[in-house]
Amino acid sequence: MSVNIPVIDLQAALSEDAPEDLLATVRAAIEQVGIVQFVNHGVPQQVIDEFHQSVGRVLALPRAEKEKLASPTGHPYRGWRQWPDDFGRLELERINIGQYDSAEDALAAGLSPEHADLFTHVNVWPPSEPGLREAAFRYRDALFGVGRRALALYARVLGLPEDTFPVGDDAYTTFVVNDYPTWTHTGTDADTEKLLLLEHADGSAVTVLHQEGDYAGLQGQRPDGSWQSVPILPGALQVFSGTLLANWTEGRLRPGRHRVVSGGSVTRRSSAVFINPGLDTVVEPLPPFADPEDSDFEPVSVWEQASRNVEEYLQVFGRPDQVAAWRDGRPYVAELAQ
Ligand SMILES: O=C(O)CCC(=O)C(=O)O
Ligand SMILES: [Fe+2]
Repeated sequence: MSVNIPVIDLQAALSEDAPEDLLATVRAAIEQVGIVQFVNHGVPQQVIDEFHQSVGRVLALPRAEKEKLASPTGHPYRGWRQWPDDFGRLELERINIGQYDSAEDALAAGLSPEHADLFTHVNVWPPSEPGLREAAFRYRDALFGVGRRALALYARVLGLPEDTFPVGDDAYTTFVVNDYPTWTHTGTDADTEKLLLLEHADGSAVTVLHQEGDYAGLQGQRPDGSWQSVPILPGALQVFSGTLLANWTEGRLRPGRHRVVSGGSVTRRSSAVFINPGLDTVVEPLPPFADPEDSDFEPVSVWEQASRNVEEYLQVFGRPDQVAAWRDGRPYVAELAQ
């Protein structure tokens, strides 16, 4: 069977009389590619649109205004940030939103003081867009619900109880908006071959993504290594399996490897909610999948992964002035070439 990234009606697939061939299509996709597009997923279009319109107004602000939305402590996963390439050309602009606005909010939500410390790096909300916070959290929560239903479906297509993958109300989530610029610089023969986001698999259990724009810049990798574009279907949500899901299933479910290529003269936006089990969880192969004699998977502590990710990111990608800003706990705004 040729493997594709299928478009699946989530409600139909979760219904009691879901056709076997629909379930088989999901099973093939998650075993071989790790990416599924869902329609009829239950998230009202209005929730999606209100969030995108609001965040779109923020991204359209003058750069001098957006600079004020950089993380006050230089945290790479909070607030507004631009990513230049090695030549100072803008590749990606991001708005990162933490699960809680502050350590106080995290404590109030029941996190331990140690875990709440992650949120001493506060969220930054633009004063000119007072509705963004509520629209963003409503949208994030709706996408989280889709991620949980996708996990229930994945368990079902494997013949297992729907609560097999333990992502509960204590889940740890992160949330990002990616805005990709046009890419019309000379020097590459094909603009569309400029990679704006390098090939990777997410470190989550699952990631729920939404893409806006006119070109299919997102690509998923097939088992033979080739790349397939993920077409933009208005209103659809994409679910990527992450490395934690691969670990839980002892590799039976493949993490969805993906990347983003430029559309040349067209901008593109995506938003992603990364879903992990609770910070107390240690992820290791679950009994239905585990091979205790010979496991290829080391246990992963969600807390260690979450608390190390800034250092690990900066070690690989950090620019010297960015690392310095983080060490000093002050905002970082990347220099762009003129
Ligand atoms: O922009 C996209 O479609 C993908 C974004 C992504 O892979 C990520 O933020 O991890
Ligand atoms: Fe990703």
